Amino acid sequence: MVLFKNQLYSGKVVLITGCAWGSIGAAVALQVCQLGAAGLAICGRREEPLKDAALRLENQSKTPVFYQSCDIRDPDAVESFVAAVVAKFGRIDVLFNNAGGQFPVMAENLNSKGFNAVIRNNLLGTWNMTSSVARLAFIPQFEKLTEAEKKGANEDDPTQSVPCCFPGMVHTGSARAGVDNMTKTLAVEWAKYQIKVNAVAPGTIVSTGTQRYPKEMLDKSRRVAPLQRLGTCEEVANICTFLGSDEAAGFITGQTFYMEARVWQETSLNFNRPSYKTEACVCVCVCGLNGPTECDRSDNPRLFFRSGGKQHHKMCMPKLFAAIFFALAGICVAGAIIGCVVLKKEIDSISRYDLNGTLAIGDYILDANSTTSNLTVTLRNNGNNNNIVNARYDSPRNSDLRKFIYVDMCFSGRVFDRDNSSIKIFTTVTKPYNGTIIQKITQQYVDNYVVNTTNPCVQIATCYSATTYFGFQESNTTAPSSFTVATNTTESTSIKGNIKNVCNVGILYTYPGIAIIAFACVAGAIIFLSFALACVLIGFIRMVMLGLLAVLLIGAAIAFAVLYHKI
Ligand SMILES: CCCCC/C=C/C(=O)SCCNC(=O)CCNC(=O)[C@H](O)C(C)(C)COP(=O)(O)OP(=O)(O)OC[C@H]1O[C@@H](n2cnc3c(N)ncnc32)[C@H](O)[C@@H]1OP(=O)(O)O
Ligand SMILES: NC(=O)C1=CN([C@@H]2O[C@H](COP(=O)(O)OP(=O)(O)OC[C@H]3O[C@@H](n4cnc5c(N)ncnc54)[C@H](OP(=O)(O)O)[C@@H]3O)[C@@H](O)[C@H]2O)C=CC1
Repeated sequence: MVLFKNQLYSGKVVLITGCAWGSIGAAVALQVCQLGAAGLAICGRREEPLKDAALRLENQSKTPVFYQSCDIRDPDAVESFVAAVVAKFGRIDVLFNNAGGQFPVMAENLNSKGFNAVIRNNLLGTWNMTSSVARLAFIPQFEKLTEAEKKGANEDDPTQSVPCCFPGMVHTGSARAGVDNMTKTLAVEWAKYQIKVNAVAPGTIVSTGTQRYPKEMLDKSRRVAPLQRLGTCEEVANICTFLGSDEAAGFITGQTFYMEARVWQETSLNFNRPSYKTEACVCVCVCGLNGPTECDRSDNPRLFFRSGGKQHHKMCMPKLFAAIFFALAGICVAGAIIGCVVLKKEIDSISRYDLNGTLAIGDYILDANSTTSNLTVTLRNNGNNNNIVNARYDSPRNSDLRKFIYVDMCFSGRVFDRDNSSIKIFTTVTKPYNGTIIQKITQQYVDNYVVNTTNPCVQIATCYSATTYFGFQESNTTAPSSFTVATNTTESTSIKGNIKNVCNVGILYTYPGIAIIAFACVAGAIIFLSFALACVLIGFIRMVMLGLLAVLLIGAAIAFAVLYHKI
């Protein structure tokens, strides 16, 4: 649709702030470029969207586009951007202060930093750009005009109120009221330089900006709009293009054009919806991790809507973390329950299997009357009146025992002097099977144990113990058999059965892996639950600080204890 005269912007250099594709700024840019602008300069905080917009604009028009990343809140950045534009195109004819934005927030939830941020963006940013462009381009260009070309100045100084309000966004309402007044004031002050200053106050416009607002807000905006619809970027661009043109709007200055006669009976924010804050939490925290810039790029309007503020983080991080900690605690509780159930099942099955349901500290594991165990003892004289004991124990029980029992298996040997019928030599030989799963134990040996007696009898016993080894129980050991060993020959004998219980069962930690996991889960549940409660009660940062303090104190206590112990 041709709305404006061809080449309306011919020869004009136009500067538009905020120009990501899909924004109002980009719509204005496209119009002025297609209307023959001699040059276009655009800026924004992020370079990528600018580059994209510049490419598209150059593809759709013949206007050269200059872009530079520049935050309008930073006066130095603005100054250097404007200087760069003047250096590039030699002049600036039209400035569209389009960059801006805010975040929806109820006044009572808005702190002064947030207010300030939006005022800086919309009011101060607008002033920074306006002032720089006026000083570096408009006024010097005016000064170069001939006297005939210069026309008189208007010294009037009208003060006006702002006829509209902005419920739910008091910061931006105030800023834009400031812009409104800035518009009028500068229109008057700078008329002497032939600078015309006008403002456009759009209603709710479908743009990249409002895409990030919650749908409910936009729906409400649509409902309260007299025309029952949202505006388009092109509609805003139309009035901007009109106002920016000397030819079309040469006699208009100091005006703010309201593009929607909104009546604020119902607002786009719902004042009775406290869940607003709660909803914010999940999203903001996600955004907060990547920072506002990431959120700007997000396709998720909610994500962006909630993005950007550290205040948000303060408000929401504890809740998010509390939720995470509660979830972790829940997982731990589930783990602990499963671990305990498995553990109990295993213990029960061991008890039943091995000890007819009774298993306690002090019980013995081996059957006293086993007739199937094989104990083979070989005594061999080494020719020096010393006997060498070789013993081998094969127990079918070994393979029967449940694999989750960690045991140390040991052999014990003691040698009696038969002549004296008293213990001449007493010794215990152990070959612990440390940490090995008993299922794999099928044999144990005592090899080449030198017995220093000429007429020995041998008592060999096996024992199992749980990981906690409670020692050899002499009193329960009965010599299964005794041998007389000829001094010069090698004898061997085999004893079946009659192996007495020789070893206490310690605390039978069956399946220690499960036990450890169950224990860790219980501990985790307690810790995470405490974290979650701490988050809710004292906030995340304070909780982390308290945690660090606790770690420091515990570390100091341990260090002190270690030092004290050493001294
Ligand atoms: C249907 C509704 C009709 C809507 C009509 C209007 C539509 C539009 O205007 S569309 C344009 C939309 N585009 C934007 O809004 C632009 C994007 N916004 C921003 O870039 C930022 O929000 C900002 C520039 C306005 C502020 O950013 P910045 O100065 O970087 O702010 P900080 O992150 O440093 O925060 C400073 C301070 O501000 C408070 N705050 C910031 N964001 C939020 C938030 N999302 N919620 C609550 N409070 C926020 C906060 O107090 C921050 O201080 P700290 O607490 O220390 O962080
Ligand atoms: N859409 C609507 O319904 C309405 C919009 N408006 C105003 O109209 C203008 C354009 O709106 P719209 O196109 O929807 O918004 P968008 O958010 O889509 O675009 C805003 C543009 O401004 C840039 N910008 C924002 N802050 C700064 C800054 N501090 N310095 C430099 N550039 C900045 C952004 O780029 P970057 O993020 O890369 O900096 C972006 O390109 C805004 O000022 C908006 O507040 C007013 C009323 C209604």
